[in-house]
Amino acid sequence: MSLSETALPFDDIRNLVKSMPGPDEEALGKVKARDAELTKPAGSLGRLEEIAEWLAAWSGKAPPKITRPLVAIFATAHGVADEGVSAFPSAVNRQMVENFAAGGAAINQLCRAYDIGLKVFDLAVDMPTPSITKEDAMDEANCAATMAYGMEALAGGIDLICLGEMGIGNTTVAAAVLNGLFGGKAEDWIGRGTGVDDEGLARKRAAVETAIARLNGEKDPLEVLRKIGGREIAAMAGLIIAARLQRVPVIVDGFVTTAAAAVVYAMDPSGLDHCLFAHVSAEQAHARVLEHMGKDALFDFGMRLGEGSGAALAAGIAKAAAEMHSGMATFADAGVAGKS
Ligand SMILES: Cc1cc2ncn([C@H]3O[C@H](COP(=O)(O)O)[C@@H](O)[C@H]3O)c2cc1C
Ligand SMILES: O=C(O)c1cccnc1
Repeated sequence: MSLSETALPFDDIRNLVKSMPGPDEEALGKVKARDAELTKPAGSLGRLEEIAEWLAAWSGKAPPKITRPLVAIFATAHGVADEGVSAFPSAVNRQMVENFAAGGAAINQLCRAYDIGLKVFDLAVDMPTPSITKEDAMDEANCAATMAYGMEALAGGIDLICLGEMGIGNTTVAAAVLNGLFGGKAEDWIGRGTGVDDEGLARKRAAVETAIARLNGEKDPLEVLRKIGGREIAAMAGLIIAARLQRVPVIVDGFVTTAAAAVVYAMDPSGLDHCLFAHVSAEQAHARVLEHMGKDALFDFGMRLGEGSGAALAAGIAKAAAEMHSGMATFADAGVAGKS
């Protein structure tokens, strides 16, 4: 059977989005109640306490527990990369997949530092999608099949999923998707990516403008995704939806992964409530899209790598939040005097 024969049509994906559950109020209530008893002044662990609550609300587990965290990297290739929009050639995609396998990439070290699993999903990394300036990146069957493939990253009892990607040219594709979803001008959404010069930036602007013209006013988020998106963005959007349905909290990385999240947001603005935004990428439009969606990232380290690097750091913080909440003694247990 070919991928397209097994694919969900877009209507099935729309129905999945409509069936996404809300927070587990009971687990959330339990964490709030226990937090109030822990040996610390109320609120003194700030955002760490919010993360413990978020984990409980979206995993249904109180106390929250993270035993199988995973960074999923979706690797693919983009036709538009041949139009001078990246500082690097598409050959890097395959080479980086090999580097991930050999343990030599930045993400390997971060995953090791925090004891997080790493899996790389090869989305036809040697077969670029057509350039979004000329043709639709995917047909509906292919786009839906790729979204379904992204859902596979949860297999095997994963209980925290971090989004990562590898695809030379994908800051241009992400900019096009965001421009298609949220409007504005191409220059609002482009940035220097891997480090293009001013001419490269001008080519990115032109590519996004051409892609948007080709889109011809189409506003449906899944149509925007398939026409001017890419496979890694589709797979991550599918994964975000599946994680909500399977009660697995999601950590979004930087600019490119946020473009995938934005597709889900455009379908349902509450559809990202189970997602934590790790960091503000140095890619200039990232702050804009976070603000547009009302999301407050955990930190700003001036990072602009992708491949799940910021998400892995945030997963380390999430693990710490879970340990803090579940391991701390209560005032009663420890015989510590409460607030007088
Ligand atoms: C060696 C290397 C490792 C990377 N890891 C992530 N990216 C990041 O850079 C690419 C996007 O930037 P642009 O749109 O400018 O091509 C993506 O592959 C992204 O994951 C990398 C890029 C390079 C060169
Ligand atoms: O923030 C990102 O996701 C990013 C930035 C630059 C290059 N690749 C990815």
